[in-house]
Amino acid sequence: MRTTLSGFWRLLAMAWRADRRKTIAATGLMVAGTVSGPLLALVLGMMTDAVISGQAGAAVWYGVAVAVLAIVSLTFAHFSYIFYQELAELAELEVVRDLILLTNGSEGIEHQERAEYADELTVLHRESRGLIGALESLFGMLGLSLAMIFTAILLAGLNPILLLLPLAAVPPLICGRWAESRIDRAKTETAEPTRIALNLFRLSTSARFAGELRVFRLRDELRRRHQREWERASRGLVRSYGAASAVRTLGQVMFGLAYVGAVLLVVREAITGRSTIGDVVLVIVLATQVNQQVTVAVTLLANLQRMGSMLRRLDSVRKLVAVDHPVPVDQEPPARLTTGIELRDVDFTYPGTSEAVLSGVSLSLPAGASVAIVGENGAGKTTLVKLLCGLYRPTSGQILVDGTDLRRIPAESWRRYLSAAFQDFVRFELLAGQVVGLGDVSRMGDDGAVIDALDRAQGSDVLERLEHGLRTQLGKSYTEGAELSGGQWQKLALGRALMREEPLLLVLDEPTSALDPLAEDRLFESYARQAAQLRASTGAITLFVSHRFSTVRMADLIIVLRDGRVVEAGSHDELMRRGELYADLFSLQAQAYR
Ligand SMILES: Nc1ncnc2c1ncn2[C@@H]1O[C@H](COP(=O)(O)OP(=O)(O)OP(=O)(O)O)[C@@H](O)[C@H]1O
Repeated sequence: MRTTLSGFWRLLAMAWRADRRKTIAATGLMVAGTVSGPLLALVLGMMTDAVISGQAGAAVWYGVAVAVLAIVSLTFAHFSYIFYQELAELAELEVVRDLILLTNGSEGIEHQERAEYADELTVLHRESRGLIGALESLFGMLGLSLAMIFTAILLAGLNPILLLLPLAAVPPLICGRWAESRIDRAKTETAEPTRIALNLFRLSTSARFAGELRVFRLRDELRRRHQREWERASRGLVRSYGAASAVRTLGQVMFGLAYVGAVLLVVREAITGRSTIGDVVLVIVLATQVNQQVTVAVTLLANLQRMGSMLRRLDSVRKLVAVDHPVPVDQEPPARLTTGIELRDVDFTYPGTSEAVLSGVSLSLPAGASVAIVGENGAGKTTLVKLLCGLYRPTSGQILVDGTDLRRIPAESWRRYLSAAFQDFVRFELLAGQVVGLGDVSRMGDDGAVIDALDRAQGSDVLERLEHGLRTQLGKSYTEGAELSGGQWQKLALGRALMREEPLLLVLDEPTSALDPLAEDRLFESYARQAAQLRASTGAITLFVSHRFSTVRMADLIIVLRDGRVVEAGSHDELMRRGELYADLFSLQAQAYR
């Protein structure tokens, strides 16, 4: 009941926040529409008595009133729809906005690693589509409550025993609530197969994966897996729907028995002369309405309960996203780096896993240095980068920025001083200029800044091939959208990373994986120039992850990771002199190019 009540109030508050006037109008129309029902029964009874006693004039007026009330009862609820439909759109926007803010506005991205978070989001997204039904239930419930009170008064006036009739509504209500809880539980239990099935569907229908799927002839395999997951989800849901229907029917049968009893009672009173024929008509119509009211109330309450659960899920997502702060967050990043960034005995384990990905990492990244991280696949390079960007926090140990613990710097502030191009960069389907300009939203419309960043990323040639230059729409979602090659998308992503002119940390995680060797060569010359400029202006550190040793050798400091540990660190010459892992890997790659 608490969930339903809190859902009721929170929905009302949402509607009120969205538009007060429309909330009042929707409530007024709905109340008038529903209360006209029992009023109609009353007037119908009076009309019957007037007809029987031969009062023709009064009977006509009652007849007119019956007609008006019938119209009000049939139409006002529909007029109300016009208002709450718009309110529902606004309320859904609020929920989706909350979800986007919660997911992307959080400090780290740990929560996005958790299956329970993904499950909650799957259900939430699906349920938020039901807001229109929920608002209908909200206003319907307001009207229905008044109608029920009015009906109860009329019944009590006829015979107090008839007050038991609304009481007979209790079993269907309890059964309805139980049924809804059962369905809600099944939705949570089947969220994982539903999510997997949806992912498989996206995978099977996305143009991006079409080539690989055909080459490996995966259509049937994916279809089978999709079917298996879908059936797993459906089985759970169908079982719950079956149980829910059986219990709801039981509740309705109990009410049906009470209804028959009530009608028999008044008919007997009419036979003994204690009631009029009008009273019998009144009870028959009212009892039918009580039955309807109860059925509708069960559905409306179920909707409200479902929305209450949805809003509660939103709260639990909020809790999953919340990060506790073991130290006060009270420092701002320096405007320029003087000593640099230091990692002290950093360990890291991904949420939901038990094996440490980084262990005892201690490093000093001097201000102004260009730093390369190398290591085999899975050595922990990207993880280290993510820690430095504040996307995750070390499980233990510290990251110090000019001596200040990174945990004491608000994530938002730190990110203002970062720039990055990631291995799995995003292909934003926007205008080409915006795809680059997003790197510094405040200068997104500044064509000069965008062209300059792209130029420094050695990506000007991408623009030359686009029909409308910076104004070309990219992406297959648009009919006229231009599609780019992997390397061209990557050049735009690199341009985006270079939009910020004075970052303290510029991260390039395999920035050239999709580029041809010539483009890569030119790019690194350009980086060397920029790193020198940044060194002079902000003492910024340029950090790049690469598997190409011809590029790596240019760095001031090379860090070699193996199984999450730093095994070597130094300049190219130093590491070559040591003749250990770096020297071996370098020689191996150099031989391959000979
Ligand atoms: N989100 C994640 N959740 C759990 N484990 C992860 C996650 N991301 C990476 N890992 C694990 O952490 C280890 C290090 O991954 P990481 O991506 O840091 O390696 P890498 O050195 O960048 O590899 P590559 O050269 O292949 O890009 C891997 O064993 C990987 O399985």
